[in-house]
Amino acid sequence: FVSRSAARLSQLKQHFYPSSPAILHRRSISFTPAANRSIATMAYDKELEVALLAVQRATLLTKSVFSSHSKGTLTKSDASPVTIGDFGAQALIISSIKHAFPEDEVVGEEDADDLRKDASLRELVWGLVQSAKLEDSAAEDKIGGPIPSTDAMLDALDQGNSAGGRKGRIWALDPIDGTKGFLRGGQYAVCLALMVDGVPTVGVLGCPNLPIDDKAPLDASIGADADSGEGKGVLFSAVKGQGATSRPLGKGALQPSNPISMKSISNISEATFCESVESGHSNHGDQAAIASKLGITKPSVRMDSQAKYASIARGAGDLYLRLPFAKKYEEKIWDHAAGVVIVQEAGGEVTDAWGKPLDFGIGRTLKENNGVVGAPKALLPQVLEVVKEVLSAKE
Ligand SMILES: Nc1ncnc2c1ncn2[C@@H]1O[C@H](COP(=O)(O)OS(=O)(=O)O)[C@@H](OP(=O)(O)O)[C@H]1O
Ligand SMILES: [Mg+2]
Ligand SMILES: [Mg+2]
Ligand SMILES: [Mg+2]
Repeated sequence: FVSRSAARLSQLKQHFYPSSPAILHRRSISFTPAANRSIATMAYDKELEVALLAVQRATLLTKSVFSSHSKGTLTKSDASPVTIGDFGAQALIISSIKHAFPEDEVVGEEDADDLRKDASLRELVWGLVQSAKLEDSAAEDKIGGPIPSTDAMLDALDQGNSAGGRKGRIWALDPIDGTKGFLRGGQYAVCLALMVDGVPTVGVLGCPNLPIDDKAPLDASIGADADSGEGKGVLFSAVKGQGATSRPLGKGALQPSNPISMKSISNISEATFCESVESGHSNHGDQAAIASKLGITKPSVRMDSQAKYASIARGAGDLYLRLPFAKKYEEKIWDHAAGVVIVQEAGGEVTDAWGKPLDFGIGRTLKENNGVVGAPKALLPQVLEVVKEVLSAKE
């Protein structure tokens, strides 16, 4: 039977392409439809679309919380704030992921414990979740439409409980990164990344308070009182091997995207570096010492959240410095995964303060790393040399 089929195939080829062997070879590709399919569809295109729409819908929810009277703020056991915006955004995004990819796991920052205990808080979040809807029904359908009930909302929130790991597909989700920035009207980001075998592979950041214009200069006012008015609101994204993009944050179907890349600076002394607003989250003193050793004279740009990664990826800033205070603080994977793949795909690299690659495959935290440094690929060795000098001098 096999040799008969082979003979029949050869007859067919002869019939359709009797003359040139070159043409025969080229056209024979059409006998392998699987190969053609992989040319037509890019890897992870469904994951990217679902992540973009899910982050867009959740970002709209957070904006609605910001403009409402009460943000339902609670203080968590580590003394950090969480709001009804964080809970609502996490529930919506996990329900979108589980609709499209039911087998995938999620490492999410929040859980439903507080909402299960407090009926009025639960009702507030449920109201938000119900009214967060994309204005395009096809887009809304792709992320599963509305969450059907409060129980489904609580279950979705609790499905962010993956332990993480090095095998398979795991999403890292920070429903509001920079909650303090969110509360004070500064920068914050809705952050989602798909990790495949422990490697951030698809990343999306929703930054409602960053300027749409990739060329807009970064100034000190970016971190404070960045009202979400006209000309603001961006979705950044990247897929490993496919580059990074930005697009305006819309309310329905996805807007067209633009490619982004890091700025090429020839001399490190011209760099602008971005750091946290909160002085408890990174060591402003060490960062100033590093900048000065690099000959940097421009003041740092302080802003909350992964908006810093987005800003260096689009060339508005150049360096991300997050020097640790204490070796014992373990950075959370959801605070970095999306930003890291976006920076890498824009021509940058991110390591820890000692130059070690960030290891996203060992659980919910980057426990084998200490501090974070991001820079254009060509400049990273020079930056790391100075970072190590400053850190070693303290040991
Ligand atoms: N001690 C310490 N060291 C380092 N990082 C910490 C620390 N405490 C908290 N966090 C995490 O910081 C996240 C906020 O992001 P940034 O630090 O980049 O922004 S900023 O400090 O608010 O300016 C913040 O994320 P969200 O909780 O999502 O806002 C925290 O996960
Ligand atoms: Mg938090
Ligand atoms: Mg965070
Ligand atoms: Mg958060």
